[in-house]
Amino acid sequence: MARGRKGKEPVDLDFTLRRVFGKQSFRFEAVVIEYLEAKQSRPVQREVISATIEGHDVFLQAATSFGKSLCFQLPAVIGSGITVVVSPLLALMTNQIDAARDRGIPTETISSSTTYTERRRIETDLKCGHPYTRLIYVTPELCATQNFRKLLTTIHQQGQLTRIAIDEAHCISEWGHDFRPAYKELRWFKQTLILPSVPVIALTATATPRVREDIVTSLGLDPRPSSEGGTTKFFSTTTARPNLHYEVRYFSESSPHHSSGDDLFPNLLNWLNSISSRRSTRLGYLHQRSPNNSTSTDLTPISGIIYVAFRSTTESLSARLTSNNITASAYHAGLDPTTRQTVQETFIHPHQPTDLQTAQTVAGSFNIIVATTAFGMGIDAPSVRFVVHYGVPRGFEAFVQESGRAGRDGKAASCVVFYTREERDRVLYRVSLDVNRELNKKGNRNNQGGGVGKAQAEARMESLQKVIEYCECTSRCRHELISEYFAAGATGTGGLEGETKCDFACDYCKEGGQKLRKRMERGLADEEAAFEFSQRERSNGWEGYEDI
Ligand SMILES: Nc1ncnc2c1ncn2[C@@H]1O[C@H](COP(=O)(O)OP(=O)(O)OP(=O)(O)O)[C@@H](O)[C@H]1O
Repeated sequence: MARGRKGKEPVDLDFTLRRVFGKQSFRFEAVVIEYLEAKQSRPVQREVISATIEGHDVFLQAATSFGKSLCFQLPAVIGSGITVVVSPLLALMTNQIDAARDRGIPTETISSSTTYTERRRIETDLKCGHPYTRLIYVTPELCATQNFRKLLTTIHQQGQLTRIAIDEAHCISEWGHDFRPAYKELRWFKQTLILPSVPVIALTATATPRVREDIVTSLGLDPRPSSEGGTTKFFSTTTARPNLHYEVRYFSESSPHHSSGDDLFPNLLNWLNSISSRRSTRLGYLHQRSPNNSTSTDLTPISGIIYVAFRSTTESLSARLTSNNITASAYHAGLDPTTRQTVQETFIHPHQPTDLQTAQTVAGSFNIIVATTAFGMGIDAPSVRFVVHYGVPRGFEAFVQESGRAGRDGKAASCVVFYTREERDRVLYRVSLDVNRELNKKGNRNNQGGGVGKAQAEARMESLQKVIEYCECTSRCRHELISEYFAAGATGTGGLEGETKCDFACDYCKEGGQKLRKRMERGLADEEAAFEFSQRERSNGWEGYEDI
């Protein structure tokens, strides 16, 4: 039993978990390291929730789909008062708000699309002294406005501001330095909402040691571990997802032995067809064995996300898939909000055949979204069976976040990168353009102005280099490479550690290093051919990244 913030009342967390959230037990993490403390094995979700309810500042780093939202949503329904959730994207908020409301938790949001009347209604409730609202979702930009700060100060003075949750906290470091400076102002909470201090919980799946330090500093949290008298409770679990199968497929756009030339589409189509026929065979077998019985997932189309670099590619690739009888929709930030919402909804809740025979007729059918990086973070679609990066991801954190959309139901799912050295060179070029632009900004030249932009730009390039290393590595388990990235080089605020369990769940562990290396050598262009190809292509002009 956890004790409530003000006191004494023990709280039955299991009861609330079952009654409000319909879950049987808390997620157990076998290997947990609290910053700079001993390795332990324990139900980390419950511990985070207890620490939160007790009023500690908390930093939680846990794998994608671990169940981090529960760590502030469950405390929000226990006791009284308001939890402010700072979230980076409207799509992500909508998803969580719908889920919370479905569970009967009074949840609101104030955003650019909130009408004046609606906003008045919400604000009146928030500052009434005994608010009905338990969760309010907002962007960092709203938190930086005088009006909202004034509102929070009033709620705080009334003793009703229970905690602040910073979801996807890595965005503080990723975006706060350049195009979303409001992220850097979140320190206001710890500086201003004092006596008593309002507890903050920061949550992320993907933070390197540098990013962790950045988050802690930016939010004004105590960086010291509890063993040194620190007041922040740090929890980190392994970032590994054992049910995800990681694989890299190698192709060449310049070598003559590839009949498809620079068009990877036939390879993608072959790969999708092979998944589809495996599913059909399995459904046929199930139907033979027991005609009236099958699990619901067997009956749904195969859901997958294909990530591409450009908005135009989302349109062209989804059109090509559709013309090959594969259901696919494009998603990017340039679509109007209603279309984006419809595409997202249809993807998360696809049409589901009700019996096995109908399912067999659509057996192996697909429910695919072809998206830029605008789609993904926080999307909780349970049965995504694959995530394909159709081209080189532009950063390692993005790769892990995006791959993390797969297999959220805990069942096996594939995360595949379609990799060519020619595309590697294009991505390197685009990111270097961004980096140079950053370096040439006033204040960043000669490392003046603190050099924050410079450090960020360099971190972006390092992150891309890590993606390339990951893709071209034929001698290490891919789960291990991912875990290592987020654990590497632990510094001041501590590190992350976790045993990576890969049960043949990556191409290296499944095929063995020798076979994988041969496959890579057969597939990729050699460096010389790739270089010449890139030179030729570049002379025709390469485009930089457009907005996501
Ligand atoms: N104790 C639990 N038992 C069963 N399911 C759970 C439990 N906790 C959370 N879940 C479910 O796990 C899924 C993922 O949770 P959530 O969206 O909070 O993940 P997350 O850690 O925020 O992931 P990401 O960083 O990828 O957004 C949700 O469908 C949620 O309902």
